[in-house]
Amino acid sequence: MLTLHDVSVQYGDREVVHGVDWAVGGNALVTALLGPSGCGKSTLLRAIAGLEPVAGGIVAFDGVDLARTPVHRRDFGVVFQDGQLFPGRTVGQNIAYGLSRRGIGRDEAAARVGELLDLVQLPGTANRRVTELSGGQAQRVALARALAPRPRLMLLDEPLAALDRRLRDDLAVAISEIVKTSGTPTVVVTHDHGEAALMADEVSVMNDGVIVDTAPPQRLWRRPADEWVARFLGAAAVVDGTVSDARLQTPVGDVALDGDLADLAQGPCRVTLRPDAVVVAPDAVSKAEVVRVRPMVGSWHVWVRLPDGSSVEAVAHHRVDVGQRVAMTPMAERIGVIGL
Ligand SMILES: Nc1ncnc2c1ncn2[C@@H]1O[C@H](COP(=O)(O)OP(=O)(O)OP(=O)(O)O)[C@@H](O)[C@H]1O
Repeated sequence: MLTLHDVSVQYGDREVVHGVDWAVGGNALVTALLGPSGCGKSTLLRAIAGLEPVAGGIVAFDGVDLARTPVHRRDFGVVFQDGQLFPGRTVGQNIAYGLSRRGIGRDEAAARVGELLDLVQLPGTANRRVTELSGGQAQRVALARALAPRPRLMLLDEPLAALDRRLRDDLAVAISEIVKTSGTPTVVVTHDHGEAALMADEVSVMNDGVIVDTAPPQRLWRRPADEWVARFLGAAAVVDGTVSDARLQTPVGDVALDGDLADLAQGPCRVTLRPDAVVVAPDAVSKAEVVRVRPMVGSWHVWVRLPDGSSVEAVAHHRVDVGQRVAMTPMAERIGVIGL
């Protein structure tokens, strides 16, 4: 297990990672490090890999401080955004690279290359030139190369960032399954919360050099630590609510408490609403009014002014117009709560 204690990283005089405490590889096999651009995710990952010196604190693996362990002795597999394959070598030579450096013989290396090409679903491609691969195939080969020496930890830095959207979702799931099949604890850095939810068993959210929340994806969305986390994860509105008698009362309606909200204590709280957590339909006697509409594919994204003057975003499954009165139905499983 990887543990960080009070880790800080500086560039010159500027500290960009501030005293991070973190544990990876305990309950979860795949952990996402999620945060906005520039918050320090890559810097922290590079410090874990040994590519960046720590200014303070301890990075340890299975209780052993890695301060004196150079990059190549850490036994960590690293994959970057653009894979960084060796262009003059074949797929097989790229994957075998770390094996010959560890003194593994030709036959054993060839067998391991074959195993890994099966794992990343590129069987029979060992003799292809890496320059002939698509972006998605190249990232699978980079993953295979990093996994080949059986690292004790995988560090993936935005491995999908250079790929187009549809390929990203497919490969996100594939990468997560590949590292799980290999049984290797993995940290994946991403700024995309959808990608984090697709890939990870546990998500740590980073903001401004600090880890501010850690939870399994479903719980993270439903019980964010604070309003910043909620908004970063897609909440369009954060409104006042009250828990009483196993129900949550909100300005957009009441819901029964279940799943990750089942253990909420009674009392006032803040309720986080993603646009898809509220569905609206025309209702002439309602006091909520549509103030803006944007068409989506098969639905409408709607901004609604509530009687108290505040506004929420919602989804309409049938066309509504600006000025129309609408009734709101909260989708219980998409609502989050801060506090309590
Ligand atoms: N080599 C460097 N020298 C000086 N400053 C750096 C260096 N690398 C990163 N920084 C700065 O450190 C901060 C954190 O950068 P980092 O790349 O770790 O963030 P990030 O969360 O991974 O963002 P992104 O997703 O955009 O890569 C940023 O302000 C960045 O400009």
